[in-house]
Amino acid sequence: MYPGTRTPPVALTIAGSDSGGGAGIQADLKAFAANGAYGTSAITAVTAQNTKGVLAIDLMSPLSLYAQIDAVTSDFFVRGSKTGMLGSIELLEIVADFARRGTLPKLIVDPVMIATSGDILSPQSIVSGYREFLLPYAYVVTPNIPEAELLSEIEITNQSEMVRAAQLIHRFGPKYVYIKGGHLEGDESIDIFFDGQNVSNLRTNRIATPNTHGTGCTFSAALAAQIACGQPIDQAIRNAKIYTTKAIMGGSSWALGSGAGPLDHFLWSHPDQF
Ligand SMILES: Nc1ncnc2c1ncn2[C@@H]1O[C@H](COP(=O)(O)OP(=O)(O)OP(=O)(O)O)[C@@H](O)[C@H]1O
Ligand SMILES: Cc1ncc(COP(=O)(O)O)c(N)n1
Repeated sequence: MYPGTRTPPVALTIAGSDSGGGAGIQADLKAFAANGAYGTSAITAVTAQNTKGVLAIDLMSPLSLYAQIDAVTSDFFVRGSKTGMLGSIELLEIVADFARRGTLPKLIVDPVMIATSGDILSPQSIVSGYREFLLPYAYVVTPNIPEAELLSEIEITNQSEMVRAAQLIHRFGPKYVYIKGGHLEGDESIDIFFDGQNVSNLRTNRIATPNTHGTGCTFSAALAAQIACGQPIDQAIRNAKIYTTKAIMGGSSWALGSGAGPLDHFLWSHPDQF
């Protein structure tokens, strides 16, 4: 948690709005705050969404996205940044342009393509855009299993295939690859971290709950905030994984909406641990 007396570090999220508040910009800003960073945002798309699915998507114009990122980065000292839903190759290229110019430090790329509900958030053609334009400037790329399959072009059914995919994705240029294992089956939820040489895994017991809407957004935002706060990468990934697990646990018995509910971002269910 941020100690409170000094100016907080600034984090920026470039992502879509989720009207249900569980994923996207809304999850990111909550995770930033809970992890001690002052949150700023650039909105790529406005989605009409709830716990059951995505009902409508309205993409922002490239000019609007450019102006939002420019407004934030020309005034604030951004210490950590992340991307979520980008929605189109045109919007991805705007972000890549800022990244290429070094304006998005320690950029976490969460290559959001399909929502938990199965709804498509970015066309599949965006995969080549990630590979070619954005991953070369990523500090960490954080795909889930289906996204890692698309980026690596291999099928992933177990941990050794996760490692192989991480190695293949690393070739596109990110400094680190973190594959989230929430979509694999088993008693544990195991993520893989590849630093270009060594592989480590981060494991927690799998929490039995339907409320997993926004887990990936929450993890990548927590990671961006941890990095903005100055944590070295090894500590930042551990803190983000622990925070996300607590947030899933906290929201596991909540009944917000009738579908996949959101997480307990401020750990209200664990007052003693926060
Ligand atoms: N049921 C669960 N119990 C414990 N940890 C989980 C569970 N589901 C996901 N996680 C963890 O949450 C993080 C996000 O993983 P996940 O694979 O769900 O990402 P994602 O698919 O991008 O999320 P999203 O639901 O936002 O699309 C990872 O650290 C993963 O291990
Ligand atoms: C705007 C936006 N961004 C990201 C997600 C992914 O989150 P999830 O896979 O949990 O639905 C989403 N549903 N909506």
